[in-house]
Amino acid sequence: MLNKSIMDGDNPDLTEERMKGAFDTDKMAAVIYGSEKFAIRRREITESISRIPQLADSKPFSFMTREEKISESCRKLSVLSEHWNQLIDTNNEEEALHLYREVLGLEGHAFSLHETMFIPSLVAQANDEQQEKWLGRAKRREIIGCYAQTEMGHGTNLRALETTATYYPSTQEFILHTPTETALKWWPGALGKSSNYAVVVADLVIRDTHYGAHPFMVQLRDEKTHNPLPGITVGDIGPKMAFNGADNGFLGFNQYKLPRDHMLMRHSRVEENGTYTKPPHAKIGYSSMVKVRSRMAMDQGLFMVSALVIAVRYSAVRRQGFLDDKSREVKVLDYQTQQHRLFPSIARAYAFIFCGFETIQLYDQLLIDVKNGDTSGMSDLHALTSGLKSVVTHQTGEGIEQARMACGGHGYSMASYISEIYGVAIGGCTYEGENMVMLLQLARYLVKSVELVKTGKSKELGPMMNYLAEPDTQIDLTSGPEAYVKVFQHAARRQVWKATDKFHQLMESGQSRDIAWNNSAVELTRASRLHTRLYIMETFIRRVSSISDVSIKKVLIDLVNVHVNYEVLDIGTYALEHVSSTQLDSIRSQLYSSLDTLRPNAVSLIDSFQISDMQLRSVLGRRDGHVYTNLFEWAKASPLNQTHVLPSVNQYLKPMMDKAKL
Ligand SMILES: CC/C=C\C/C=C\C/C=C\C/C=C\C/C=C\C/C=C/C(=O)SCCNC(=O)CCNC(=O)[C@H](O)C(C)(C)COP(=O)(O)OP(=O)(O)OC[C@H]1O[C@@H](n2cnc3c(N)ncnc32)[C@H](O)[C@@H]1OP(=O)(O)O
Ligand SMILES: Cc1cc2nc3c(=O)[nH]c(=O)nc-3n(C[C@H](O)[C@H](O)[C@H](O)COP(=O)(O)OP(=O)(O)OC[C@H]3O[C@@H](n4cnc5c(N)ncnc54)[C@H](O)[C@@H]3O)c2cc1C
Repeated sequence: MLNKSIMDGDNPDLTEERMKGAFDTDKMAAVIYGSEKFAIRRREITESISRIPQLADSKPFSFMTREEKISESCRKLSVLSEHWNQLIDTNNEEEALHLYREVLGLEGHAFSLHETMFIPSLVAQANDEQQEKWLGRAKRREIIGCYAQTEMGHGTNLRALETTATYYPSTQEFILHTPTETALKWWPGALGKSSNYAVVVADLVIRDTHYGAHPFMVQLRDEKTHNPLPGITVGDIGPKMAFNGADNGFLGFNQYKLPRDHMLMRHSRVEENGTYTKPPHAKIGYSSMVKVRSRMAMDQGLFMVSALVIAVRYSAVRRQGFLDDKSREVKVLDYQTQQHRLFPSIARAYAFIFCGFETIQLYDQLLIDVKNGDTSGMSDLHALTSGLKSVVTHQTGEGIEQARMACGGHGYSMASYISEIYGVAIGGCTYEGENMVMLLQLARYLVKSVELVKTGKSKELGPMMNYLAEPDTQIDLTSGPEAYVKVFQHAARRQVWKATDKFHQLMESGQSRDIAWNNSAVELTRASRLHTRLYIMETFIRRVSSISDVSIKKVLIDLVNVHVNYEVLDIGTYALEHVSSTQLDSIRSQLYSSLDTLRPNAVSLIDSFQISDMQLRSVLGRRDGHVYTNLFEWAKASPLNQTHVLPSVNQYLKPMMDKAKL
């Protein structure tokens, strides 16, 4: 069987799609998840979870209040704690994240930040002694931690953080203090009610000198009672657009004493007498953010996939209107508009995940290099992940919203669950650095690169930057995907140079550096986007070229064709400098024919992600495809339907109608 999702009793329309798939979905899963070994482990973990009934949702998640969601995820975490070692290799981060996604979904939970930022901060920022003291405890989940950096008044501009950590040599203690309301930590996930420890980022002050943001390990709550410790004000910031299973929190310090060895001292140090040793790279303390940004292409790709699994499966069973055959309505997936709405996003999701694997590996390598004293790769990875997180989160938001609309009215119902996926994913445009701000970080690197070329130092260009020094050449669009890469290179190069020239000219006209930068900022962010989209395209093509299995490679080449045609058309206004409008028309025709080619494999392409019904939490997108029966059952379970007459009817509507009758 090529598509491993085929099951007796499934909706025949979906079974028909699965039979049409021209490749083995297990083999595709191995490509998506980086290795056959991990793809198998994912399935084994999912299977083991399904054998533990206490890990199932106790009722549909969409009908739960926020308090119920938080309580439900804590209940499941306590069940999980009995099974960790038998379910996963606890040292394997990807296995742990898969387990969390399966059991707890995406709405957040008490450990949301523990695995993703708290432990990584200890790994990257704590010295060996400190790791000895805390890392084991954190990994065994004896303590729950979060990452408390953002303040009510400042998130982006870390140099303006107001929370102070003042060192006193006489007591060998830091005093943590929140001097104003705006200095309250605000937003950290799992801070409000769950965590009893936090990595707190505060401005280090020694003898009136401010050394800027540094990380500190801080106990927030009593380990026995879980009550906040004296000097600590902590709580939940209230409901959010989504991600409401998480208790994002606030935190204030009132002259809170912290022993000297609680500053994380792998890279910078404060000696007993107050002597400060600066880190080998000024931004080394920002590593936890780079870590998460390096994961975001993968995680956002998976958010988009979840929405696409729902929309593509639904589109294969939803019949509406007629094409040639007037005896039976067609599957809406057969409409070109539906394919145009969904297939480019499938291509992007694959591309994001392939990029994600690269950046996760780059971060792991950087961690090793930095431990060995080599910080030279930090700027490159910071620039790459800044651009990537911005483009990927934005396009994921677009893709999920298109998936919702592709499901018509039912997409708007919580039964589809797409609005929740959207709400969680779109948070990524803001967290880990607001997108515009991060595009501007990449732009700094791009401008510097152009300056290297201009001053004859092209040899010093970082990875991925050589194209900035190359001359424009004639493009032969019939020469395959590489020709589209050339179009992107031309467009990105032109925009990067144009934005840099504007910036330079404004400075030459007398504007200060900061004002000139601000007056070039829109052009600079455009340059960053084009550069990043070029990287995504190149990575996608490179990954697909490396595949040896013929049937897998064939369908992924079809997907690459959808991608390159769609992307070039999407940047049409930039591409027009290098591609004629006649050529754009021909790219359009190729896009339509590539959508048609991909059509038979659409369901298998999204089934290959092997996202379980439990994780998907969508009534509309379930693997069995029995959409209408499932939808009706779900609606009947609504709390509003547990009684025929609501108390509010007896209390308000009925007396009102009775009165009107008099
Ligand atoms: C998490 C997902 C993983 C798996 C989970 C699975 C499912 C997911 C389900 C749900 C998600 C669950 C949980 C996660 C949810 C949310 C977590 C969110 C956490 C947070 O948001 S933490 C807070 C994040 N905050 C930020 O990102 C703040 C952004 N601001 C900054 O980073 C800095 O202030 C900024 C903008 C970089 C500026 O810094 P600064 O003012 O100090 O520098 P300059 O601009 O002057 O630049 C100077 C120089 O330094 C270079 N540089 C800056 N940063 C770095 C760096 N990190 N590395 C290397 N170099 C850096 C910069 O380029 C300049 O260089 P130049 O002078 O140009 O050479
Ligand atoms: C779901 C979620 C989870 C989060 N989790 C955590 C967490 O666990 N820990 C934590 O510490 N924080 C967390 N945060 C906070 C998050 O990191 C910040 O909100 C984020 O970094 C953006 O900062 P800000 O809110 O200060 O936005 P602002 O910087 O105030 O952004 C407002 C606007 O100003 C613009 N702007 C700001 N500066 C510039 C500039 N220099 N140039 C041009 N435009 C600019 C932005 O582009 C944006 O349009 C979380 C946030 C969310 C939404």
